[in-house]
Amino acid sequence: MRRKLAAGNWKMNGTTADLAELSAMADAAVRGDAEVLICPPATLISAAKSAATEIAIGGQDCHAQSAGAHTGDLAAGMLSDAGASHVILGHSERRADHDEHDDDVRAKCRAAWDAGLVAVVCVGETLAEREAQNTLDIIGGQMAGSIPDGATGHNTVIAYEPVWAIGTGKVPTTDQIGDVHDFIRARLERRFGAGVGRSVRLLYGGSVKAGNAADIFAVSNVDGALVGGASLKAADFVPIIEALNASST
Ligand SMILES: O=C[C@H](O)COP(=O)(O)O
Repeated sequence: MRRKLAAGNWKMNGTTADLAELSAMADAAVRGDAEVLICPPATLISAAKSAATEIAIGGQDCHAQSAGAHTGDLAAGMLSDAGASHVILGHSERRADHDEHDDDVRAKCRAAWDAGLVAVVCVGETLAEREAQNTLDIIGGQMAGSIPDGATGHNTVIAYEPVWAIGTGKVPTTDQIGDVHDFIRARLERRFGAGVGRSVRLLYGGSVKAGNAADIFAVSNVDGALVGGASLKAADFVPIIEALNASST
């Protein structure tokens, strides 16, 4: 049985004042079975963990090496030391803004595991790739390239985030989400075996809101969501947590 996961990615948003939002999110986490994860900017990880111990806290990226002369970068062990238990890797914004490729993501994933972090590995197609009917090839390639051998349900979560759905208000149909999630599950089972393949949680991300969350959570092989904009405010994120809790029963 996979535990549902409501994950929020604050991206480059938030200062200490915004930690006040965590209190109601923590209350919602305690009310249900779903795990709640917030990935704030790294500057807030330590304070966020202290502010809401009921919520898991994560980073948004890490370096592939454990230390060294890499100005501005953060090692996975530093995120862990600050209170993080998870780290998002391979987000399409990192792939686009920082020219990250699958081999970079794979190396970061190993670094995250070495530091004891759960890697939340993002995959997703662009609109052009979907329109060219290449979605499953793209997802399969990203999975093969970004996820190292050794993935388990304990150390890895996969987030399917169609690039064209991020921050746009456009959401794939539930059939489209289901097709991709079923494909990801099948690929995991083929590569890692049925037991491991069935244990890895699969999140959908891209314009998840209170109004569409329940429909998305009813889709086959959707174990939760990776939420951007709607995770910044408790008023927006708590209903998503509650929709996920309702779907767990
Ligand atoms: O990591 C989160 C995703 O990029 C989704 O962002 P969004 O919910 O603002 O569309």
